[in-house]
Amino acid sequence: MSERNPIIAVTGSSGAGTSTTLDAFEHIFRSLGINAAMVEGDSFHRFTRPEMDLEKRKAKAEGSKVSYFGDVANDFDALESLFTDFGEKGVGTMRRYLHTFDEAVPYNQMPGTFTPWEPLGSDSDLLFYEGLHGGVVTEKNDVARHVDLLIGMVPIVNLEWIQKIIRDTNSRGHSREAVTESIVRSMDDYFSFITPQFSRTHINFQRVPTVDTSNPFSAKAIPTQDESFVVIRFREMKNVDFPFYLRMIDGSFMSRVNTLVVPGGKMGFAMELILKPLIVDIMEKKKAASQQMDWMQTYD
Ligand SMILES: Nc1ncnc2c1ncn2[C@@H]1O[C@H](COP(=O)(O)OP(=O)(O)OP(=O)(O)O)[C@@H](O)[C@H]1O
Ligand SMILES: O=C(CO)[C@H](O)[C@H](O)COP(=O)(O)O
Repeated sequence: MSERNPIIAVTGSSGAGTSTTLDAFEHIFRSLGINAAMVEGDSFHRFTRPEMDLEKRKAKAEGSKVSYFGDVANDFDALESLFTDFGEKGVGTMRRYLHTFDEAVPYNQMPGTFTPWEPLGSDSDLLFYEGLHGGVVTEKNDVARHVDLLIGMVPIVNLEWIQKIIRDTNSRGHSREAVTESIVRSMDDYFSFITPQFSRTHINFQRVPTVDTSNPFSAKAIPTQDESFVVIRFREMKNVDFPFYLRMIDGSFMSRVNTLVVPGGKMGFAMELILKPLIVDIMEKKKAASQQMDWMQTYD
């Protein structure tokens, strides 16, 4: 954690909706005049798509499994170094993993490849990470400890799989069978690397559908926002103004002392209402820490 160079991370599984939440964050950053360095978690994959296909075949031949959720296919050292460097000096490098032709063509590259590493803008107010591993902790790495505000984006698992299957088949050119195989192959790493993060988050947003999702592998469409509720759970946070949220968000209710439930269509509004004051607070601490540093340099 660093008051001078704060890090906000939205963490969630593949298809959970972390990229979709960008809209809410971008809106908050714009309204507060914040210049955020945006980092995509998939850029910390170790392998291009053809390399990963090879790794999958190698693992299968050895009787093991490799998935995008684990430490074999992702460089947690590089991710932690980025968070350390940004926290200490406000610097770092980023790249992108290009999933689709639409993303790849402007770079004159193929889908499933990386753009070159490039420096983050030098005048970034904060680092914003969205991806698989913003709260990961392993024997070797502790990424979570660098994050000032850690948000979990966690649809219930059937919905998560529907979102992944529909998105990967419609936009990323994968077959339904390939996506199903990848969900099954990733299961061990899902338990080891993905779910433990949601006990480290400050707030989890869990979308729960109100339509039948009992066979996610045959679903034809993603349940809409209006066909869902969002369970918002606050962990070890003081001064959460639940009465204010209940007044402001039509149709919301409390299901536990630390848990607010809002209609799915209100998710963006709820995110903005809850997260904006937390981000304002982060920026105020940043300003105070920078002033203190300036003062110390002046009188040193
Ligand atoms: N609240 C929502 N309501 C309806 N659809 C949603 C919602 N959130 C996400 N989706 C849909 O689910 C799919 C997956 O979302 P998204 O691409 O944001 O996931 P992701 O977490 O970024 O996945 P990955 O890490 O694999 O890139 C997309 O098709 C998106 O439109
Ligand atoms: O979104 C993902 C993880 O967050 C994808 O599963 C991963 O990036 C690999 O993508 P692809 O199979 O399209 O090469």
